Amino acid sequence: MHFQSVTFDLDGTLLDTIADLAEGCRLMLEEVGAPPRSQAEVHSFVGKGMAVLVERCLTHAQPPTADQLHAAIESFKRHYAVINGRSAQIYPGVLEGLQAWQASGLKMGVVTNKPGMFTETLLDRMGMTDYFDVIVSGDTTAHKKPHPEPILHACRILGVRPDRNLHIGDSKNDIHAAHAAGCLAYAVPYGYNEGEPVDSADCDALVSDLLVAYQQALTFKDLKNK
Ligand SMILES: O=C(O)COP(=O)(O)O
Repeated sequence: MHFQSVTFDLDGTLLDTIADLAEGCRLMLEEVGAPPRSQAEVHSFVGKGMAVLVERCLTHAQPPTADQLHAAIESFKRHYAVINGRSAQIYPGVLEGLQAWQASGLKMGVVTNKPGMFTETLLDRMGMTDYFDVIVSGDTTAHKKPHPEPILHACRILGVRPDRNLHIGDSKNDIHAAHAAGCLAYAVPYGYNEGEPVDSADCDALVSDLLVAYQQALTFKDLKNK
């Protein structure tokens, strides 16, 4: 196979975490005395990390002040640390896909905008940590996706050239980060995309699940290097 490694987005690609995120937001908003948000609203707010999620929850006519935002982030962290993983579900095809990638000898990583304090606990609680050779969280590098730095950091740790890494995610944050890093990008249609669904024109392949992604990657031919 052309690829030597594959990196995965976490929320919305490997795991359906929306119920826990929405519950963390609900408890945070209640604690700081702000109006509630529906799960559908929280769904559209996920993608650029915890601070942006909290800020979007608090923003109505005006954004929160720096002090309000700080207090809300601290509240979210406290509540979500308890809830994280409680209702999370592994999407269909994920375990089958991970097993197929693993059996073919590829290195595997997670590149997520979720803070590290939540990523590792979540993967542990879901029994998935051992699949991955590297985990890059939203606070591992200075920049988050859609900046290429987190994916490039994963490639460096894996010892793989970016053009031999395939990144798979659910949003334009993933696709833009992957392409800016020089990787190929496949997208799944089922996750969280900030209200901007990805289509096949945005990415190198739109795949219904991670097992289909594996099958698609087997057929990939790098025409540039022929
Ligand atoms: O924390 C987020 O906003 C999204 O995390 P993700 O990069 O795993 O989708």
